[in-house]
Amino acid sequence: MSSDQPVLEIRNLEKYFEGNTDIVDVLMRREPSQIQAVDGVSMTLEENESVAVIGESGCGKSTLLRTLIGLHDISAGDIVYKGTPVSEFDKADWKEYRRNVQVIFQDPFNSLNPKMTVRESLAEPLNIHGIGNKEERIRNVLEQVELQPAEKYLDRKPANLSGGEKQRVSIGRALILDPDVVLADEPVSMLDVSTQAAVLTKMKELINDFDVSMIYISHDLSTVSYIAESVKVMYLGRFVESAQTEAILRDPKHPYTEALVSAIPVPDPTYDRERTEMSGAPRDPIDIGEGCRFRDRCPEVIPPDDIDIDQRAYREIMSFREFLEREEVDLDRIEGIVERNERTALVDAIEREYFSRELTGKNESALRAALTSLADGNEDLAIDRLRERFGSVCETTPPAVEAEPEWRVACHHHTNEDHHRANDGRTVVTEGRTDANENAAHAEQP
Ligand SMILES: Nc1ncnc2c1ncn2[C@@H]1O[C@H](COP(=O)(O)OP(=O)(O)OP(=O)(O)O)[C@@H](O)[C@H]1O
Repeated sequence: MSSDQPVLEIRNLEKYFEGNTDIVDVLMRREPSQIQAVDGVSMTLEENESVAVIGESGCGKSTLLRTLIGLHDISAGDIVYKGTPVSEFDKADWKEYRRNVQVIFQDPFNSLNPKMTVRESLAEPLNIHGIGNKEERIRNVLEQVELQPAEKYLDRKPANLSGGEKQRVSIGRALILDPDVVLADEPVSMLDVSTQAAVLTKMKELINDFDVSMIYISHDLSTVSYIAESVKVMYLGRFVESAQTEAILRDPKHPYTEALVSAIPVPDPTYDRERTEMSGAPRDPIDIGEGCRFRDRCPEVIPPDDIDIDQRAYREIMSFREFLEREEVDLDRIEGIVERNERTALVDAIEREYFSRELTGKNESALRAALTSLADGNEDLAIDRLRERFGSVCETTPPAVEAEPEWRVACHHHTNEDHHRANDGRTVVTEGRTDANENAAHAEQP
């Protein structure tokens, strides 16, 4: 391996699962839906670098990790270890890779075999890889994870260790083979808060001492400053922002990152921080289509330039159109509750059912025209009418967050300039289409 080569490179990685197929799908010969768990993720991990991947439950973090260690087949893209793509690995390469890429799992209560003593747990990876000098290595690693004196712990089983001690044994187990890379999957989320900081600080110290690179996976942005120099924020299978840790915590750019940062508890109860609210929960990563993944929860979704509309009202319209596109508007039920059997009453009922914000002028008449088409049974025309007036640039694919270590934001709010200065003078790179109107026009194309 040449010294300028990253230890690990993830290139446009995709991991899709096949969704459930029901009998109707089979009869209609519909293709099974695809769960886009990881959808075009790229990053590089340099020697001795620590990168955090942060996101809510379901964003694809564990799938990314499981794909990295070969537990899932790759759907597309590749993982390159010290210059060799894993797609070209033979059996011996996999064994070598598994020795050098170690995982620390979330749950120290389950990741250690309850029947094995600490000595046996630490000896197991050495046995698998035929490495000698076991007792000395085991004692050294116990000292390094601060389980001292070693005699006190060597013959204990997990039941006789605290949560923090168990996780220290798991960390020791990962490090005892002198790996190049450690993948840490929520390593402290099951420990009590008082133990978390100590374990993370120790982990950081160890990865420096052992010259290890690390991908630290967590839902908790508040823990990353202990451990990672840079952060990638993941949402529905994609990275949406990527930057240095202290920069992203101080001045997040993507509305999703802003919401995560504003949710970090502040120790001072008198400090009233402005909160960025996200609505709802992430959707399932199925048939997501083009466009920003966060658009249905984003508090800053971008309306066309020429319309004046309240943000919440605008989002209701976007969501309604997406319901229509996914055939999730139950018109039969609404027809059932309409008292008078006439079109205007049905349009009123749909509006009452799906819209809480009042519209005025052309916005109101465009919505009513679309709902009238829907009441007439012409769903496609309703969708077209909504799209024509209310189509958003956020429905086109935002710029990709790529592998390079600069500050990158996948958001159309950051596409107006190719490069601009962050508050601290760093360069923020926001590549992609640069003209919001051009994007809006593009959004309206069939
Ligand atoms: N084996 C599988 N088969 C089908 N779908 C899956 C499978 N594994 C994960 N998924 C789906 O892929 C998406 C990403 O899941 P994943 O577990 O990777 O997210 P996560 O961010 O790690 O969440 P958590 O922190 O809750 O584990 C989810 O929608 C999940 O339901």
